[in-house]
Amino acid sequence: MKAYLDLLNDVLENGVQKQDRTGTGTISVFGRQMRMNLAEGFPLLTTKKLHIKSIVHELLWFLSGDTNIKYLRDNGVTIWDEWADEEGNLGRVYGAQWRTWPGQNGQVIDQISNVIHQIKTNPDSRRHLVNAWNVAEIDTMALPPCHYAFQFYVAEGKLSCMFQMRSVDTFLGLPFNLASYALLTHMVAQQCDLEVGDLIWTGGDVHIYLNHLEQVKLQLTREPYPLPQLRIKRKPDSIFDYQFEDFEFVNYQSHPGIKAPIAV
Ligand SMILES: Nc1nc(=O)c2c([nH]1)NC[C@@H]1CN(c3ccc(C(=O)N[C@@H](CCC(=O)O)C(=O)O)cc3)CN21
Ligand SMILES: O=c1ccn([C@H]2C[C@H](O)[C@@H](COP(=O)(O)O)O2)c(=O)[nH]1
Repeated sequence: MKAYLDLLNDVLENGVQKQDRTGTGTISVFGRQMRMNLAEGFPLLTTKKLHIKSIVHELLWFLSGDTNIKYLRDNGVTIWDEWADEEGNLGRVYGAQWRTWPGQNGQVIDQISNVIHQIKTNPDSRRHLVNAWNVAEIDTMALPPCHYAFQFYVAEGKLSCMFQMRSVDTFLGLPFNLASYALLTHMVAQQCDLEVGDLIWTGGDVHIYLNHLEQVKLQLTREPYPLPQLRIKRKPDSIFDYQFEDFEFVNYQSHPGIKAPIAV
């Protein structure tokens, strides 16, 4: 995860002060990319302890198409609480766009099933895309998608994934997002009988909130540990049949967690 620590340094060095929607204030750079080889280890941050449970349950929740936080709450995950209404609803956020994008004449498009079918039947396609930026539905969402699109690529029996973020909370959000897309890539690769290739992240407004600066500096004093490995204990029948218990993160050794306030 040297790339992530380099990115933190980049924002510290080159970031300009910028006000933001939440009123917190940030330092920010525009347009960055990172690349990691998933075969070399699972990109779970080691310079602070990450709450793996939140990451895994959030991804399973996206894949199920759910947009109510009840499932997360029932599993002890609170990361979406601040954005939900009294009934726990977030509007037509990620899960809804991934699984039930509204098409023509009442048609409903399941982008996840489609992309897996395409990877299996036409791996060389350059159209393995899933998009969450549904312009017509942005106003219904508690928060417009931050990771708004991802693309798969198959070559030499390996599956790579590139995901796009328009806005990046580099200290709190990004470590979750990297682990989440790495996990998704492993799952899709398993379903399609492929090995894992690269994970590529692209960021637009890449920022550090002003109330995360001390935490970032503390983190940069720490020496990373070797990356853990992901073990998936069985091959479920489909991408929608994975359970929390199917995943084991082997040898995750990390420095202690670092608390930071989330900008709402
Ligand atoms: N400002 C902001 N940053 C984000 O990263 C973010 C949002 N808003 N809104 C929507 C989701 C929610 N996400 C979140 C929300 C909270 C944490 C957080 O508090 N993380 C802590 C505790 C982890 C836990 O309880 O599982 C951490 O130390 O990582 C992380 C990502 C990612 N997204
Ligand atoms: O998965 C996520 C979701 C959200 N974020 C961050 C990026 C920004 O700091 C906020 C969203 O605020 P906007 O004003 O809508 O840009 O949440 C993230 O990093 N990862």
